[in-house]
Amino acid sequence: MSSTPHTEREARAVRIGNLCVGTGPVVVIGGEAAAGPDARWVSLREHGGRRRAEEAVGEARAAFAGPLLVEPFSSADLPAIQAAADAVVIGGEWAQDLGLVGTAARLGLPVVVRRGPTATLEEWLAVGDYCAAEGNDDVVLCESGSRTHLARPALDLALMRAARERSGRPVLAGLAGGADLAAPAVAAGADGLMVAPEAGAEAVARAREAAVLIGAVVRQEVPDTVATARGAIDRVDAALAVLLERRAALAGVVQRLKPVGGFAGRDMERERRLVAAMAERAPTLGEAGLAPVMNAVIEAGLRLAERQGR
Ligand SMILES: C=C(O[C@@H]1C=C(C(=O)O)C=C[C@H]1O)C(=O)O
Repeated sequence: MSSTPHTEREARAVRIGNLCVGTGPVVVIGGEAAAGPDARWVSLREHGGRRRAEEAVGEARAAFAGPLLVEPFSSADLPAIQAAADAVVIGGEWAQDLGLVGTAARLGLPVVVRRGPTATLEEWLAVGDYCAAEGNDDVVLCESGSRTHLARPALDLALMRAARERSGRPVLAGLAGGADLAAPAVAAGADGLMVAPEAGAEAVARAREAAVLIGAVVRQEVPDTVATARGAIDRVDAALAVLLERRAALAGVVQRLKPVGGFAGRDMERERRLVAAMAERAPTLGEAGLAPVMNAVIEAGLRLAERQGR
């Protein structure tokens, strides 16, 4: 089965509980151990079928009120998932068995299709298309890495990006080894980060930081409510804060290196030129809009340098 090529860049959004995946901010999905994710996921494959699904899913449900995603160990787990979860996660191993995929797709829950470690783009997209053919188009694709010489599956960000382009479906990056690849994954267009279920709060926090900071730079959000617009502004401000702190440190370096530093060595021509260069990237604000902003930024840096120089 082949996937219909999509021409538009924007992925269709898929709702998982109250979470929107595909448009809006990059979502962070964490394991049971971690506080602070937008959604939690539980893999019953971890239990190897030794734990009753009702019990495991019920426990996860009781512990977390937000969106809950569950990966079954076998088809016997599907009724428990249908009863208490907000999405079903299909592991790469399942892709071999389209009967199981069909049963999962018919639960009426959104489906997260993980790529198996040797599956090609075509094979991976075909699983999503199979869900759609079963009447369930709420499909999210999760790149979970390829088998290589590395100890852990190696995340294939080119494949993840191609999957999003080709299918028009939202894509997640499965971060098996903590959050090291969170920032590159967001830069490559991930709509969400799925942190390994056993990873703790630190990995989730690092994934969140990448989602916020890199997302602010690379993601074009078109919010349509006050709350979502404020959320988008908060993410841009977070990125601005990181850059302002870095800029202040660099400006401080220049003050120490110049023959005359601080306010006494102020170079208005250099300031005009940097504002003009910035205006090329901020044409709507333009030089007139940027000049007072940059004046405040530069003066804050000079004050800081003088304070620290004392
Ligand atoms: C950093 C410098 O010193 C001052 C501060 C500037 C800034 O923060 O960008 C620019 C020009 C100077 O007024 C510099 O000379 O480059």
